[in-house]
Amino acid sequence: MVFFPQVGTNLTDIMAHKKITIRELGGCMGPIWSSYYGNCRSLLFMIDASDPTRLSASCAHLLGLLSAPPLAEASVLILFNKIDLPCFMTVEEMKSLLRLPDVIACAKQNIATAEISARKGTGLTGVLRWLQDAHRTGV
Ligand SMILES: Nc1nc2c(ncn2[C@@H]2O[C@H](COP(=O)(O)OP(=O)(O)OP(=O)(O)O)[C@@H](O)[C@H]2O)c(=O)[nH]1
Repeated sequence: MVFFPQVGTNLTDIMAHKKITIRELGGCMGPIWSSYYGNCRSLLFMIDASDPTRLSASCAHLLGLLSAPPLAEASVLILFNKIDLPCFMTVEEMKSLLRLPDVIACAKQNIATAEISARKGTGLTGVLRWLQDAHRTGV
């Protein structure tokens, strides 16, 4: 089966104590992500954990986001998605390849990580809890 990368942007409102609007931006839209940095309070950065061949592209995107001044105050959650699928590399190995401990230590933002399966729902309760915490204060 062939999948085409997401083009366009989806807005979804969720209720997590208060209304939080989530904007989904596809990976191939990287060149225009910066148009949406204003108003961004938290960042969910999704990595396809079933396809480590895309890790270096993900790493470049992530470093670009973390160094963007409008996102300096954002809370960041890095999601390793599709953990229900078999993969030749473990998530720990991917974190190591990404030098994630160093990235987290050097970043201005608070960064957490989670392993999820959007398809099976694994780990999504934790993501919701993280969103609630990230949006607990302020408007
Ligand atoms: N097995 C499995 N499939 C998933 C999961 N999440 C998404 N998919 C499927 O993967 C396919 C492609 O989805 P994504 O990789 O999210 O595609 P996309 O949003 O276009 O990706 P980008 O453009 O890179 O952002 C779809 O058929 C999804 O249903 C998951 O956790 N497990």
